[in-house]
Amino acid sequence: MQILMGGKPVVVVSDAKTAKEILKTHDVDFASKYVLGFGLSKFNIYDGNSFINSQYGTYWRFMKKLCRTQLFAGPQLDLFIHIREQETLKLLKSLVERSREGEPCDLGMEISNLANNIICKMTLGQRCAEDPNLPMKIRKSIGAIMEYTAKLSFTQVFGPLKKFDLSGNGKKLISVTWEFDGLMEQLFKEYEDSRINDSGQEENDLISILLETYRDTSAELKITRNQIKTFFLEIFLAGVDTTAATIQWAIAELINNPKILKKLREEIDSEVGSSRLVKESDIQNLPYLEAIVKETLRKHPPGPLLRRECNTDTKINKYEIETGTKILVNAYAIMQDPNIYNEPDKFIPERFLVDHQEMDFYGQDLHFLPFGSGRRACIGISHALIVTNVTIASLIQCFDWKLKDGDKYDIKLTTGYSGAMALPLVCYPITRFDPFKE
Ligand code: HEM
Repeated sequence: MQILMGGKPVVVVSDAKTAKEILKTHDVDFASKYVLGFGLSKFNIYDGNSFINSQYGTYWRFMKKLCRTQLFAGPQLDLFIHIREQETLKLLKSLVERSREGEPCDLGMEISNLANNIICKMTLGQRCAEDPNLPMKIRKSIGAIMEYTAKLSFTQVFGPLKKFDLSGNGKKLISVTWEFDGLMEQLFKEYEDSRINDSGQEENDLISILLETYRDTSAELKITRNQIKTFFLEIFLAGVDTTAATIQWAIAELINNPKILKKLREEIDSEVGSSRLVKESDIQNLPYLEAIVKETLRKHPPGPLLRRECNTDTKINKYEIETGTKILVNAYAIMQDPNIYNEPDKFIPERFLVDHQEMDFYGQDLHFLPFGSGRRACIGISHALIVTNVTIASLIQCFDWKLKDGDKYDIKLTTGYSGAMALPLVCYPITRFDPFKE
């Protein structure tokens, strides 16, 4: 199918067979990104520095290798286990208190803070310990950038008048991005000063690795300060709300499906027992939890559209595809295909234990691709899965959940293409296992 977006033709792929041609067989020919710009670039002070939106070339390959071998490699993620544990305990503690006081909580907000704090501490390490308000400062700053980008994208579809920025959102976007830039420069300076003072403490956070790479005169590629700032921004944009949304949808579906919740709790109780909190090393022994996470991502993928641009003339299914052709792979439609998934609109985790056991999270089978597939697939899969699994397991192990309004969560989506929840997930936590009790 072909549609027009911003006046330009875009090919939309909604079947797994053609998706396989693009994301697997001809992966390298389609490894560039189709950028949904709507003319936003003149309001983007970091224009041309993106990793997520970069074309398939030297910069993307360099950063992808850095992500795979260092930034998001298994040993590096292992170093952050204490951060994930601390943040999970902080969330549970606040929920136990809420339960004691009989107060409801906006669970979505709590989970977003958890996802944000973890990524913030992984990226900025020591600086977060020195300034406990830093994660919230960063979240607010990035939130403002997201808000004006969304407002601007909306007004940009109105045609020629867009260049006058009548709404003023373009100017505001530039201003909030400069504020973010100032925050970044201050952090870079603190890092550089601490290097000069040499506190003797080895830094292993992600910003240190990036700044070391920036200084490394023998590196294969000289990355710039603006590329680091943009990468940092994009890690938050790509990693926080996606992870938080997956956890929220899973909890909402479990509240709406008490039999599934009960079965998961039985699995956790039988594997972990009733005297300690579930931990990361338990996850590999919780197959029903894994099936629930898969079913959540199938039904509510936070990245429903995969963007690609053809970077060489090629042929797919007998059709000639020209260089520069823009493609959207509709992962959502593929994961709703009734020929593959029986009753696709229902939440049935068992399907991943019986019919689709072989489907992994890495997009090998093109019928299940919540993290995309091929070269441009998500770089944060391992991190996202650890946080998602442990958080869902501990929320179900420690609490019963009662919605503030009604017995069932109303599964409505916001407008736009992110598949986010329209209504806040407000509920009462009722403690069943208190991990802080002596
Ligand atoms: C449940 C959580 C997440 C989901 C469902 C998700 C999903 C996705 C999807 C669908 C894509 C596009 C893949 C493609 O086009 O083939 C993507 C790309 C990306 N994701 Fe994630 N993501 C999640 C978490 C994260 C996290 C935690 C991080 C980093 C900390 C991250 C960083 C990225 C980056 C940098 C890209 C761009 C990769 C590239 O262009 O080469 N994501 N993600």
